[in-house]
Amino acid sequence: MTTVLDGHGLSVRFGDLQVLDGVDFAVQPGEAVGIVGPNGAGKTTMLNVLAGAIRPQQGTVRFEGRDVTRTRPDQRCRMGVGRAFQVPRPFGGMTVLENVVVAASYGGDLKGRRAYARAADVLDECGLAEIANRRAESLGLLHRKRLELARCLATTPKVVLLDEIGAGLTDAEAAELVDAVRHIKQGGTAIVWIEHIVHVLVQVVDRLVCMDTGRVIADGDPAEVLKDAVVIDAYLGKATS
Ligand SMILES: Nc1ncnc2c1ncn2[C@@H]1O[C@H](COP(=O)(O)OP(=O)(O)OP(=O)(O)O)[C@@H](O)[C@H]1O
Repeated sequence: MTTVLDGHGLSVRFGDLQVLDGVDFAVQPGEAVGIVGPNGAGKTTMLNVLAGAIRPQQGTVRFEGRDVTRTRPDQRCRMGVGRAFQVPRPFGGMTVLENVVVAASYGGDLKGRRAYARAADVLDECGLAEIANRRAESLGLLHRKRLELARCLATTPKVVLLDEIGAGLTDAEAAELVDAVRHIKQGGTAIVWIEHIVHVLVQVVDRLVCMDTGRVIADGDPAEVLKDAVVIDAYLGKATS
């Protein structure tokens, strides 16, 4: 089984600030990995490096064994690296369906009817079919988050990178989101999910990674990681869950 996405020796520095310091990370096909850690630990930067939005000063990123360190984010997207952001920014002036068709066309490289068919499937999957013709800017937060997931899934990813998609949701809404992410996992897509709401995260992930000051300080079974004294000291004392 080929590792779907991995980074080796990733280092990123912004000026004097060492944000990633030789990080190794890998996700296997179908695996769901959660990433936690205090503010400023480097979690989003690592996701940016995996997605291609930031090029590391050192280290390599591979997708299905192929070196993509210098591959642009849009090219990685078409290869199968999907991404959903904390703050959804759908195209205003377009419907929910049109937003997802754009993702299927440009991110998923599907043409014409195939893009519409993919979009229709994804809208069903994400519980958005009934509001397919609503303008994206009229949606409430949960529906926006669902649309963000739908746009990501429309690209037919092999791995999805989720950055704090639960932020701002009520407990009931977060539970709905967990169902949606679980559904993605059941479809066989690998997941890398940064989330501060730890009790939400552990409902889905197979493995938990904790980062602090640009390094991985724990990596393993979620229950074990959450009991780790180093993790408690660096992060859980401050967790918002
Ligand atoms: N483009 C940038 N230029 C300069 N500094 C940056 C840049 N991007 C991130 N940083 C800094 O790098 C550090 C790590 O940021 P990053 O967003 O990766 O952390 P994080 O673990 O995702 O934090 P949070 O949980 O708050 O989202 C922070 O100190 C941040 O201010």
